[in-house]
Amino acid sequence: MRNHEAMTLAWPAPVVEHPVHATIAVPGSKSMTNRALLLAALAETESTLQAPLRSRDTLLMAQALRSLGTDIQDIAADSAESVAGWRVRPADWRGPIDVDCGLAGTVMRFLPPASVLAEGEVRFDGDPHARTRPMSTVLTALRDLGARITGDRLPLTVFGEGALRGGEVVVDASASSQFVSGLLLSGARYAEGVTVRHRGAPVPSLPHITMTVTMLRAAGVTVDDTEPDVWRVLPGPIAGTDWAIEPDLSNATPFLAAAAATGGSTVIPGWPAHTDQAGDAIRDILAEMGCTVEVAADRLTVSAPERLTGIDIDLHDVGELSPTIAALAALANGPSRLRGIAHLRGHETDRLAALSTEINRLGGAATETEDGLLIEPRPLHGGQWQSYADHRMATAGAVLGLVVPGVTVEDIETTNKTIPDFPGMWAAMLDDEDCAQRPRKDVQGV
Ligand SMILES: O=C(O)C1=C[C@@H](OP(=O)(O)O)[C@@H](O)[C@H](O)C1
Ligand SMILES: C=C(OP(=O)(O)O)C(=O)O
Repeated sequence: MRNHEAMTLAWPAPVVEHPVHATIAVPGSKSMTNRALLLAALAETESTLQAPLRSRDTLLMAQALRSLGTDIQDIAADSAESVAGWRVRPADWRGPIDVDCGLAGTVMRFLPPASVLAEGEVRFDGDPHARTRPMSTVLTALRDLGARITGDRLPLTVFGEGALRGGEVVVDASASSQFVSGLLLSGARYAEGVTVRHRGAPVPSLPHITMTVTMLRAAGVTVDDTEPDVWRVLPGPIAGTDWAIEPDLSNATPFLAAAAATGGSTVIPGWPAHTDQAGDAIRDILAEMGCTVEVAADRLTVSAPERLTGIDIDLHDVGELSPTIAALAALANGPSRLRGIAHLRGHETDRLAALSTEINRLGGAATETEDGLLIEPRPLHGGQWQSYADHRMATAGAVLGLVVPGVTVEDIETTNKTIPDFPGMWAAMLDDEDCAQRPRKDVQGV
């Protein structure tokens, strides 16, 4: 009981009196790590992952693959040049096993299409909210491709037969790009490969499908994505690959927002020159909000403007950035409109409801629209920011808490979904000796 109480105590968000000036190394990309783990497990030969993310979502993926039979070992960093990571040796998969998906979309949408290749039952379940996240698109598609599955959401069971016919399938992936990515990642191992045709409102988060295609090609798989909304994966072997995992650019955004909100500057080392990560879009978004954004020699530097400007933006492709942008919008000097993100209602929580409720709890003026949020700046006050078990809600609360005294963030530990030690990183950011001692300009809107 005492442990539980300690775990759920609200975190007093640190307030700063001076601008944040810090250099932050962010851990590996969740999206790349979970794709690399799965492709490594489905490959013909051994793979390695350099600098993978080790957080709840990726440890759940690794645990599920190990339970199926995959051998995943730690590689220690043995010199200044060698980076710690994982060595993955593929093996035939056997059930029955139970897979805990936690609240990870990449586990619950990527593993059922792979587990049809196991011999035996693979039972999936997850956190209470995971049971409400949309799943039926990918499950119906798998049934159309020859799989036997019970359930339309978690909990569900895949009755693996060691192989799948595959072929062509029509899906409505307007609720999540992960339905498409999940089918493509395993498709090369189906007898006929897979062709996924999307019919419906536009697919969100397209950069994530591009990442899937890029990584499949890097593993020697032939993918045809020349026709819009159609992806064809030819059957064939997946090659063992040495994956270098990039820093998670979406997880860099709260640290960049810390600079933007306090009149400071943040440097992120290791910003890739070319990437499929959706988080790369933060450069243009912060520039549009008035920040100065520079990339030089793989270091991204974001410096704050005198006042942040509001923004009117379609985030359909990069929805996972919305909580960070909404937090900054609440501090800007004019109204903001975030559009194209109705699908956020199926994320870790209904993010449109959660963001509007929590911004308004602090005295803000956020309104939910059919496909996004309207945010008018208002002077904010302290209060308890609820996280809804959503890592990005928690980090958005931390951003606001930097400049709004008296904000506590409920369940800060939920950030562990994709960042191993967010409170520690946040404290280190504020202790960074680059932090100037001059008083912070008042950057709060209005
Ligand atoms: O494939 C992936 O790694 C992801 C795809 C996106 O999901 P949606 O398409 O459901 O938005 C993104 O929001 C999520 O954080 C990660
Ligand atoms: C939507 C997200 O996660 P998931 O991979 O669980 O869908 C996210 O990280 O913003």
